[in-house]
Amino acid sequence: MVKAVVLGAAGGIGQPLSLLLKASPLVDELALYDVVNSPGVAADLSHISSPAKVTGYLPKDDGLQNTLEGANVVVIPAGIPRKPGMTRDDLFKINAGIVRDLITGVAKYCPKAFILIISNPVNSTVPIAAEILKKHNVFDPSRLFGVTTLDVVRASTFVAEIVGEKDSRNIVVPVVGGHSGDTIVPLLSLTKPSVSIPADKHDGLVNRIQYGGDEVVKAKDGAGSATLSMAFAGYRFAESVIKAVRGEKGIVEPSYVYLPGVPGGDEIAKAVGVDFFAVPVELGPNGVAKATNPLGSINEDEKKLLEVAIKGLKTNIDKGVEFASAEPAKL
Ligand SMILES: NC(=O)c1ccc[n+]([C@@H]2O[C@H](COP(=O)([O-])OP(=O)(O)OC[C@H]3O[C@@H](n4cnc5c(N)ncnc54)[C@H](O)[C@@H]3O)[C@@H](O)[C@H]2O)c1
Ligand SMILES: O=C(O)C[C@H](O)C(=O)O
Repeated sequence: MVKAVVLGAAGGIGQPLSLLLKASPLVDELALYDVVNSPGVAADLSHISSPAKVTGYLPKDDGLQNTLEGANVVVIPAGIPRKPGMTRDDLFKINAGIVRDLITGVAKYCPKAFILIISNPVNSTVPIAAEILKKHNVFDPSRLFGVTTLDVVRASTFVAEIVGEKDSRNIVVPVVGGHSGDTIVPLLSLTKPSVSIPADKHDGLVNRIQYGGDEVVKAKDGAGSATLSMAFAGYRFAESVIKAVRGEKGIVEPSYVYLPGVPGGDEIAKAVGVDFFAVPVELGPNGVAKATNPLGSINEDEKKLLEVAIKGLKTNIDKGVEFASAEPAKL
């Protein structure tokens, strides 16, 4: 029995992500929560002929509690998106409090659920979530994930375009670090199968992977950021978590996790000098089965990218931790 929840379900990501979850035969129950329109989205989806029973809640009448009770997987795309000229860090002011309050609900009503955080700035919202869960004595690092799948999806797509591979799913590029600009570190030298990127295209490709989000923000021209590609990526990650819980072996997805608390993560945390960091993670029935370390064989260019990323990450992580330590949750 799998109960999946989407918090922020009426939004640009929330709606298509809820559609994909409703269409999945792996989901038995789907609960949608938002401050607006979630009952409408739920009514619409409920006409689809697939197994999941769909419900939609608003904050009134204990909506968050009713949404979260019994949940196994909670996906969180709640919060405001960027407009042109903004960084993801500019979203902190509003989204930090939203994530804090929603995670407080998770801590109270479904503390064992797998938590998938999409809300930006992911580099800071995941540390906020960890701190709130710690405050409630329910933090299990193997169950808290910052969703960085879109960076990996973009890397596959952009590399495939350059090397002329028709199906970008055949190209796997490890992307490590965080989820914003130069904290995103694509390890092109470790692409599988190995690819040869023409020298004159290399730096542009790295930049496009790091700033792919800005490309969409600019194209949408004030109407938000990536939603459909994010719903695809968020669903891919949620599906992988659910498949691993159901016993499927060998599933590896990148994710931004609390390294010192997950198997295999301590050594990587020591090497990079930050506690929250995205690496390819092997998933199992209890979440992270093993964090894998791709950093041993990276080239000099990638080492330089990594140095820059770690600097930015430190600031973003500290900001999140400080916020969560200072602010009482509102529930
Ligand atoms: N991790 C990633 O790779 C990635 C990719 C794309 C977007 N994002 C982020 O995802 C977030 C959502 O983006 P979007 O385009 O869907 O935005 P959106 O504005 O279209 O949707 C956000 C939804 O959150 C809801 N919401 C606001 N406060 C809430 C609360 N307290 N409880 C429940 N719901 C609440 C809003 O009502 C809205 O429906 C943004 O922060 C964006 O930056 C992350
Ligand atoms: O760019 C954004 O603000 C949204 C998201 O993080 C993305 O990478 O598309």
